[in-house]
Amino acid sequence: MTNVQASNCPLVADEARLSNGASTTRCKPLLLSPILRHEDVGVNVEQGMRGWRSRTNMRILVTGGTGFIGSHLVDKLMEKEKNEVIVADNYFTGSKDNLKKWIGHPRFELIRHGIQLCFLCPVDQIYHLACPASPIFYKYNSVKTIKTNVMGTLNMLGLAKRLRARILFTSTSEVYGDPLEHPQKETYWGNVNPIGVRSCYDEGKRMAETLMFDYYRQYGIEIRIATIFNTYGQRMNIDDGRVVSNFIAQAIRNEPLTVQLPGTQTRSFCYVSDLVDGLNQLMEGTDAGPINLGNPGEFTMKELAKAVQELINPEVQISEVENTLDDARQRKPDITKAKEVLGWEPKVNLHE
Ligand SMILES: NC(=O)c1ccc[n+]([C@@H]2O[C@H](COP(=O)([O-])OP(=O)(O)OC[C@H]3O[C@@H](n4cnc5c(N)ncnc54)[C@H](O)[C@@H]3O)[C@@H](O)[C@H]2O)c1
Ligand SMILES: O=c1ccn([C@@H]2O[C@H](COP(=O)(O)OP(=O)(O)O[C@H]3OC[C@@H](O)[C@H](O)[C@H]3O)[C@@H](O)[C@H]2O)c(=O)[nH]1
Repeated sequence: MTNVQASNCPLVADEARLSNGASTTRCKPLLLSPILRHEDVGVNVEQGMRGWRSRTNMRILVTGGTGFIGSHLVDKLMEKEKNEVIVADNYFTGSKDNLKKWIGHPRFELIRHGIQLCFLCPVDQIYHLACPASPIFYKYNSVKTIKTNVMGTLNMLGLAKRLRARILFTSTSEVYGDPLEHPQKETYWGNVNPIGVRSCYDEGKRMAETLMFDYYRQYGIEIRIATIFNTYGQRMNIDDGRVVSNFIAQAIRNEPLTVQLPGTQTRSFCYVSDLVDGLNQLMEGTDAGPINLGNPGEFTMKELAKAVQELINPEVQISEVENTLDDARQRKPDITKAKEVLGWEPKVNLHE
């Protein structure tokens, strides 16, 4: 068997093509394919892989890394000199601007890629975040949202299986649906409408969780699942549609704060720096999850509107508007498991 030549090895060739924001990788079914044996293609893949594995750096893929949470996660990962970070994103709700300080950095690469399509790139860890998160954006093209959640997660799990990489999936409190248990523990299976307008997202995420656990049971892939509750902070799109950014943008523009009826529905809001710490601790820990990551402070939407009014614009009006279908009436994480298993709890409260 001949040794692998850098230019002949699909992995290395793919890697060489990556440049900042410039190229898209294509699937190379050749490598590690169960049908073709390595000898058949004259490549000593194991030796090539050993060379790659002998690096001291940790190579980390972040899907959805130009988005709100993803870009803060990239900032945190880039702080560590041993980390190389690769972001794959189709820019649907994300923006290169969120990562502009890293573009051109020798340890950073940005690739325009929709993860519902096959993706191959040598990495040690995968933070799989890609998916529009705001209801108005995930409902906009619901079929694409399902493809992103299901096919995208399958593609990322396939990559993790080939490379024996650890993979973390960002699930959501929406998997609990309109919860009949309050606060929500990880053991709660949820109350979800499987055919509703939000199903592309909540059922998509539930299917992705199923895939994660099947790959874990069947192939021994190292998985991590974070159940994220409503998160807010810098770099949310001003027109993102989620409630915190909506109210703040409305208060600044002196437009009425649009409380959707009945206004007594509750949410628990986590600041993004806390959330990103939790994701990182989950990835580096030993528990597969799912683990709730959120701030247990619970507020009605009327209370949130009043807080924004007091803090930003005491003159602004608060108006009541129609709600959308299947809006959960209450949401609050039980974070006992995160405290016990990760030693994690949020530090920033909503008023701060
Ligand atoms: N922010 C929250 O409150 C919250 C709560 C629960 C779960 N989550 C999950 O966390 C993750 C990040 O959320 P966010 O708030 O940063 O959302 P976001 O919309 O700001 O970011 C999502 C990113 O994924 C990218 N993306 C979407 N579809 C893609 C595709 N097919 N291929 C490649 N990239 C794609 C977008 O362009 C964007 O950069 C999502 O998976 C979301 O479901 C977020
Ligand atoms: O202008 C608005 C927007 C929203 N709302 C209300 O605020 C609450 C929160 O709505 P958001 O759109 O911010 O978020 P949701 O809780 O519906 O979904 C969120 O939760 C979990 C994550 O996975 C999703 O990514 C995230 O969007 C809802 O009860 C909604 O009715 C308003 O009262 N006014």
